[in-house]
Amino acid sequence: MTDAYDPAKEGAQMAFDGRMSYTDYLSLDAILTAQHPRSDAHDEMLFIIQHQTSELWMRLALHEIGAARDQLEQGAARPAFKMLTRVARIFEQLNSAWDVLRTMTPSEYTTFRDDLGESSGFQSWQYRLIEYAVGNRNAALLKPHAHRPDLLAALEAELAKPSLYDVAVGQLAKAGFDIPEAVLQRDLRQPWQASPEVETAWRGVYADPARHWELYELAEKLVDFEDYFRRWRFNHVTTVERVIGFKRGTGGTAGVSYLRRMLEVELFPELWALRTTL
Ligand code: HEM
Ligand SMILES: N[C@@H](CC(=O)c1ccccc1NC=O)C(=O)O
Repeated sequence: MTDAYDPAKEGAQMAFDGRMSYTDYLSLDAILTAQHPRSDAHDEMLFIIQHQTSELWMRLALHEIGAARDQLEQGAARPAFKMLTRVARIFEQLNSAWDVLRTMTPSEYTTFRDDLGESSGFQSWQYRLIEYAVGNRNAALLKPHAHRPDLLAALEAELAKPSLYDVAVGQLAKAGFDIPEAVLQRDLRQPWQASPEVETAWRGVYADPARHWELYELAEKLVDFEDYFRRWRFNHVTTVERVIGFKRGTGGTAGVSYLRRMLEVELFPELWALRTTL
């Protein structure tokens, strides 16, 4: 019989008195003691961890989207592209995560749904920040955060900044495409209004990719991101229908029908529209 392998013999650190350990560096004491089920239902742990991990990935997505926007604004397109690729991969990860939640049946969810009270993903401020940061702006959706002035301030601050799409369209203008002042000086709190001139400009990019390679790549990064984001919305609404049918949501919306309306949102409408006319 061979002896059990001892990594200490290869120099693996085994004593952590006073030194930073894995648990310290990752603040695991905070993260792994933050699951507080309100019921005895077995599946509530799945529900909590599914949401907490989603929020962690959203935290990273916000970090990347914010940095990508800054880089793009400064003309550093390549670093921005790398970050946007990562954001799309994060959404791919979030899309796969639905497979875990889908193992929960309606019978299992009803054992603890009442314990959720009026809490709902509708109140996810990070989700709303992502929507606002990329360009889906609707100030009415600030309301569920009115009870948390700190979060409301973060969301208001985001609405005051140009969105990722505003910055992208700004790049079109910088490259010499004719973008109306009304678009460049728009009220940033308002939803984006599809503009024929912006569509014409993007069409110009797609008509001659070699000449406008960076803008062409930017456009495809944005479309790629929206593609994954749409899949997230679709996975969500399908999971919701599978688990609660057409019941009203705990957040007070009609539920599936509200989420279906959200499937119609287009983040970058001109980029989709040009495909028909190219
Ligand atoms: C069984 C699982 C789930 C059910 C039954 C469910 C149900 C719902 C419903 C009915 C809504 C509409 C708002 C309301 O009235 O409550 C909603 C919104 C939302 N949910 Fe979920 N959800 C589930 C899982 C998740 C997960 C895993 C996430 C990930 C964080 C999530 C994030 C959101 C977000 C961000 C919204 C707001 C969407 C928007 O305003 O466009 N949900 N959910
Ligand atoms: N809106 C859901 C509840 C819900 O899904 C939820 C509740 C608390 C924390 C996160 C949630 N997830 C997504 O909306 C429902 O109506 O059953």
